[in-house]
Amino acid sequence: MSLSFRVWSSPLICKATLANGENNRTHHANDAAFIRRAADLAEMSAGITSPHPNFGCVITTCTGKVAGEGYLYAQGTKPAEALAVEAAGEFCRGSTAYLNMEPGDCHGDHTAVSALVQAGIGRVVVGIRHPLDHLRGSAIRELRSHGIEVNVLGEDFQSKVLEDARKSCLLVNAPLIHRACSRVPFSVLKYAMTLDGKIAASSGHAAWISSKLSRTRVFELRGRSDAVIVGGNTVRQDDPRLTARHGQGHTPTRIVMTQSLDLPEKANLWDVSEVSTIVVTQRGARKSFQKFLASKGVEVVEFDMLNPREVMEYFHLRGYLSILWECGGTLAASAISSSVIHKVVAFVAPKIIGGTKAPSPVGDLGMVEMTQALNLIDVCYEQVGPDMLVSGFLQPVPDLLPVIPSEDATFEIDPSFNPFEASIIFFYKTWDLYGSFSNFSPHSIRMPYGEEKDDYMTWSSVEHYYQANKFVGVKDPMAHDCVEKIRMARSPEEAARIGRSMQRQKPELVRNDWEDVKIDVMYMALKCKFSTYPHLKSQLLSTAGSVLVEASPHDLFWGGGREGEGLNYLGRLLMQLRAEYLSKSSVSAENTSLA
Ligand SMILES: NC(=O)C1=CN([C@@H]2O[C@H](COP(=O)(O)OP(=O)(O)OC[C@H]3O[C@@H](n4cnc5c(N)ncnc54)[C@H](OP(=O)(O)O)[C@@H]3O)[C@@H](O)[C@H]2O)C=CC1
Ligand SMILES: Nc1c(N[C@@H]2O[C@H](COP(=O)(O)O)[C@@H](O)[C@H]2O)[nH]c(=O)[nH]c1=O
Repeated sequence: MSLSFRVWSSPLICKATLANGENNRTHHANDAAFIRRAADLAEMSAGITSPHPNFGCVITTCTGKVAGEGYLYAQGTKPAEALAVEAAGEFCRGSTAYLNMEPGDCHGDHTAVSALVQAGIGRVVVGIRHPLDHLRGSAIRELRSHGIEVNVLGEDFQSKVLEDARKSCLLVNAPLIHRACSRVPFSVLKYAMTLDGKIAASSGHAAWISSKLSRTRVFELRGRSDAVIVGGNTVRQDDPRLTARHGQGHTPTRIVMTQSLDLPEKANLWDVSEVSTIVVTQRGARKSFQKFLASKGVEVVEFDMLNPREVMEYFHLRGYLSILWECGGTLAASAISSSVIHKVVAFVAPKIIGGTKAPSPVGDLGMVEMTQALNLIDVCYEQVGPDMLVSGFLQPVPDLLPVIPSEDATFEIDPSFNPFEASIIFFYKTWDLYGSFSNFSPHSIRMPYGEEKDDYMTWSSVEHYYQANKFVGVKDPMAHDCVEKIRMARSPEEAARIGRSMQRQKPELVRNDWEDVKIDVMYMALKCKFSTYPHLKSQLLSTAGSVLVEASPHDLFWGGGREGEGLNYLGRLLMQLRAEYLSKSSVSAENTSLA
């Protein structure tokens, strides 16, 4: 068997090559500009739409003039697409609609797609596909089924200007994208500090560092968050209200994180007449105070391990998409160390307060050299009244493009699915849900020893067989010993250790053709394993339609790597095997029905 895989380089595939490069550039620049406009429109209702995503739509005529625009105001109101169609009226026919994101068509509601179809739109350009697996691709398929040309940025063509436009679409729905890709809500750490880096005076007094204009911006930030969180000490020092007092939009839930529960009986946060407060604390802390809070209508949630990650995973499960951290430096440091903070928003006021004991925005992170400092990405600077607003990301917004494997390569392996619409199943450790796909799973196989086709032997795992094959057929007694040692290894880990270290220490013992045959060796072993164990074969078949990725952060050949930079050959071989099983079962079904 020979498998030829195209080495993956970039998921972006240029299909739309216009004859004239200049035309191409203008075309892309227009698409990028209108997609950005759609993203700006979507942004207008940020916070109000939640938990619905933010949608914007721009309709342009064939001469490139804007004929109509719209954005989704709030969950349950008219979709952006329908509003833009209404505004564009008769100009819709044959025109182009720009959407920052593929519509979700929640619970069978096809209003957005129907509006575009019925209006006679000729082309739709989509910034990003819907981030949620079960919705991704369905609106695009539906539009195409009505003969509408649909282009998705980054899939059909590529350029820097389009990439930037796509990024603006990722940013506008960052909380939803995080929800789709991680187990914690999108978190923003916000603080106001003096020019000498203090968030309060040595006394703890902090009202106010930033200007009124800046604080109004904070109300907006709160208005687009599902919750605002502070630590116990901020409650004791500031007695905050944490409401969005700009008169419109929604007010986030207030969360207090306290280990001691040593909090005052009188506090603004215990007034839940306008908005609720949740106190998260260590299990068993001050039971009498818990009762007192409950009598005020404040919810108390106890944690066995009170730390930012556990708390964020809990709120993720409760459906919170975005959290604004307005705590002091102690809790901020703990949250950053737990990698739950994605973005930082800092208001820097042109004031100096001094004081060696005055608190700073981030407490101890355990770093000792400047080279360890966390560098923000996509940094923005804006003057707000007298203050400077600096913001940037500690972690990038996850990208939705499937990076493993590329569209071409996936299609070669299994033509039955579109990688842009498929979900990804990760496997790695044997105890994972799909851990039996790992080479290390404890499933022995009977395979020949080298070239001797009738010399079948039992190998304790695929890994044993694979590692031993590095040295098979080499005319050196040491190579033979090596094969035996690996075959007798007590665990797949041990087999891998022996195989890898011998390969490093004695490269002369490795067969000359190893790089050429290693994929075939692995494939034969996998085929044997999945044919031997029917329940494994059923599990493999149950993943039809999904991309399989070995989530090894270290092995960039067999695994997918930490950031999807790996070639994922193990995942590819499993998909290849799955496709073979699937095509065999459809042929036999056909034969049965003919018989
Ligand atoms: N300028 C600005 O933007 C802001 C200024 N401030 C100022 O900062 C000062 C307070 O700073 P700071 O003491 O750092 O306040 P924090 O808001 O960081 O509160 C710290 C408290 O958080 C609680 N906590 C619960 N779990 C954890 C955890 N895993 N790690 C760390 N803390 C945890 C503890 O409460 P407990 O002790 O109850 O167990 C801890 O004492 C005040 O003077 C306030 O005015 C505060 C916020 C913003
Ligand atoms: N001092 C300070 C901030 N402090 C933050 O605001 C909280 C008070 O919110 P509220 O009670 O709703 O007005 C306070 O507890 C702390 O989290 N914020 C700022 O934008 N600028 C400032 O100068």
